[in-house]
Amino acid sequence: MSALDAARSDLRGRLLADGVLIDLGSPGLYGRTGVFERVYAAVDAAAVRSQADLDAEVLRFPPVEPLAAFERTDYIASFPDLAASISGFTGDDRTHRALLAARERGERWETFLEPADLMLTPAVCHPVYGLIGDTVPEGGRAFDIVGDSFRREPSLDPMRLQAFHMHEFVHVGTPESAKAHRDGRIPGMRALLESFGLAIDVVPANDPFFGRVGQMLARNQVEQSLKYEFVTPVHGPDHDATAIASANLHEDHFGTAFGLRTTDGEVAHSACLAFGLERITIALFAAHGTDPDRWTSDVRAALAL
Ligand SMILES: Nc1ncnc2c1ncn2[C@@H]1O[C@H](COP(=O)(O)OP(=O)(O)OP(=O)(O)O)[C@@H](O)[C@H]1O
Ligand SMILES: [Zn+2]
Repeated sequence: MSALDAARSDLRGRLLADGVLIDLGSPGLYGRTGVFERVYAAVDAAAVRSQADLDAEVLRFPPVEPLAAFERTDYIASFPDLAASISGFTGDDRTHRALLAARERGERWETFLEPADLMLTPAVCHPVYGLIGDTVPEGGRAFDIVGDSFRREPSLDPMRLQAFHMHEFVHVGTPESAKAHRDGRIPGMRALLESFGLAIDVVPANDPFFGRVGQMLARNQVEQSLKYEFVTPVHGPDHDATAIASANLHEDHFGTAFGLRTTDGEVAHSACLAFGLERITIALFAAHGTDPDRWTSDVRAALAL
């Protein structure tokens, strides 16, 4: 086992042993206990307070999205390995009997299910772009969106979950207003995370685009400084720090895909600030221990705990 894997396994072991998380028997899927929820709720509330001046429109969506909406984001072109779809049983009695016989033989029975035209939502802002209409008003629109994200990346690193939540503050507007949303809020996000007693670096980053073409997209994203991550050394100073939040400029990606225009007829641009709620919560347990009552008064005050 590499030193990094040992550090991951050590943190996971501590969170399970101290009753913060519950192992559900599949990598990256956990039950959560009261102490986890207490910190998680405090993190989310602090994130919301920090963006209150945005006066963002609050929207909430289910954890699944219609296939047609998913298609427009082009997610499957860039992240086929992370995507996941819902299937359901549509067969008759005979097919059901065949399914049960396969199950009896210890074979996979999910192959008897059919795609249900539903995808698990990988990024919580996806459903919003289809709801905006053709034209974004002067000044743009801001949205406050929190919800479930699913990414098929099983791991024993407790920072890498398959089902998690991000709280996003999205802006859709002109190229200038989208960039201002992203850049203008980075210092405040950093200060908030530092007020939690976490060591934070803000670094240019790329998404994990799939395949050879993906490597080019990733390079382009870094070179053009489209994505910044707020990273913290959760597994110790010897290992790469982990992203607990991000600030992304999508430029015209969603504007083009969803046909969004500004009042002057240009393609709208968008930007997202994303707080990774489980990751921030777990980074707090890693940095300060698993008993929040023993955290310093500064940290508890910043979280209103
Ligand atoms: N596997 C995971 N487990 C737990 N948290 C995660 C995982 N993947 C991402 N996150 C958290 O969600 C945050 C946002 O994810 P990411 O930067 O990929 O945003 P995004 O949704 O792709 O961005 P955008 O909405 O701008 O397209 C990350 O900074 C991280 O904190
Ligand atoms: Zn987003």
